[in-house]
Amino acid sequence: MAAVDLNAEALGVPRKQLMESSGNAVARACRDLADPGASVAIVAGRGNNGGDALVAARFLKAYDVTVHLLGRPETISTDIARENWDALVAGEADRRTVTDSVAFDLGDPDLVVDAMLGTGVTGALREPEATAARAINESAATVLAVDVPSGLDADTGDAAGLAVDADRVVTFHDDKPGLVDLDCEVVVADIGIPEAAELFTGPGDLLALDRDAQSHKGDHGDVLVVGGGPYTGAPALAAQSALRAGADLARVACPEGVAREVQGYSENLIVRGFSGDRLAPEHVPDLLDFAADRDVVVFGPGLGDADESLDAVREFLAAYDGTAVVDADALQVVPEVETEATLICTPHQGELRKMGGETDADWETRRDLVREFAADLGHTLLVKGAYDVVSDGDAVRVNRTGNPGMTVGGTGDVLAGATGALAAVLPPLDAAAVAAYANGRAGDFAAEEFGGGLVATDLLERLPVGLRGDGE
Ligand SMILES: NC(=O)C1=CN([C@@H]2O[C@H](COP(=O)(O)OP(=O)(O)OC[C@H]3O[C@@H](n4cnc5c(N)ncnc54)[C@H](O)[C@@H]3O)[C@@H](O)[C@H]2O)[C@@H](O)CC1
Ligand SMILES: [K+]
Repeated sequence: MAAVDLNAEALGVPRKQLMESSGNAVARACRDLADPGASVAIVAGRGNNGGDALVAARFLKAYDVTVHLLGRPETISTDIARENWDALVAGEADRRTVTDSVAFDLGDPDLVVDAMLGTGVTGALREPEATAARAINESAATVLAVDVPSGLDADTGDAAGLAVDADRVVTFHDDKPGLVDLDCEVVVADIGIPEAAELFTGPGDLLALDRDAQSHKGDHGDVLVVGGGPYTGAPALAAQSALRAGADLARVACPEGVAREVQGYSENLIVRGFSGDRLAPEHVPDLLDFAADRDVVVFGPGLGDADESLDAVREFLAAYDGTAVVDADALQVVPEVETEATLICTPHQGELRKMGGETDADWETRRDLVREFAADLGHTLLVKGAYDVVSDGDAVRVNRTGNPGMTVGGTGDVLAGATGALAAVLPPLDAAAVAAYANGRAGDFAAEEFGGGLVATDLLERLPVGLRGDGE
């Protein structure tokens, strides 16, 4: 949800507007549960869950409202919640601040609004929330919970300790897994989050990196690029891109005839040559052993389409059960190979057609075609275009960053390498969506300086900025 929120904000629907809609939904539920003139006790926490109920108070002027803020106003944790506390100064509600548990007196209200904690809860309720939850559960009042009954984990439905027993929950935007087994009424309120905030990639998608990268602390990925042969720049671009997208190690397996050339592009690469001048089936056993100790393999940059190289890709994928990004000439092999591997295919629309997929100039048509083809293939597709379309056969994301200057050769290799690095720390769909977003942003930053004259290497040092939300 945090990612969707941030994307909604980037689309011009700021969180404060979402909070206003949430608060309105809470007020509607109050009017449904209690008659005008009834006494309503709003028990508000210091986060946005509390903020929602502070908004609701402005829509309950016909009621006798008392707001219990659990903490001093200056400890309210977000601006939008604090502004809604400050907006209540003219007396719509009797405002009380509860600085310690013994001071908490719920009174005997007809209706309690539980707005202590929502999706931001961590662990068992601390004080004064725990005392307040006990008082709420012991009261004779009807209890309306905002978004999630306080104390409950929205994802799992578990409570680390005490949780509020609600008669009704009004939850926002879509139901939450942790609410499905609740034996009370759960109402999902639409709060006006634009569909676009979920469909289009945006700065919110970069939040996944903070969370996941931390959980893989010290293991940001060991990426192996298998390519080269006719071309040497492509595998070097992909490997350098993997490093710029956060991989700890980037290795290149290429024909020994070009190994020194590939190494020559950057001392940051670990280059390993195989015999001959192109990938062939005889290299596959050793490659499988080597790939087994890597996190992700990026297949294809500069590989060429010689039959023996495509046979080698076929044999490798048939035996590989790790994660691989498949790009360029290697793509045509994918539809005919049964594999246990988790693949992220990164075709442009011509390569998609060559794989047997269909495409269309209209991105909304393309969205459905790509989802269907990804489902048929059983792999994640990142179909490049003015709008990149990403799908795992179920969900679809569309990326709108990037510009026509990026048709220059090599940007696809940069994208493949970045996708490889991100696939080491994110699930395939997210890795592809974030890679498309960051690659396009890097290209947009490059176009600011070089216009249509940008070249693929310009994207490399701009990828890290493309991966940082603050890179606006
Ligand atoms: N798209 C969305 O998801 C939207 C969410 N909104 C609201 O925002 C809420 C999430 O807000 P926040 O992220 O600020 O988090 P919460 O308001 O759920 O809780 C965060 C606050 O509770 C405290 N806290 C956390 N665990 C605690 C514990 N065990 N005992 C005592 N205090 C504890 C934290 O210190 C923090 O001050 C949602 O539940 C929803 O009500 C709405 O404003 C509208 C948009
Ligand atoms: K709540």
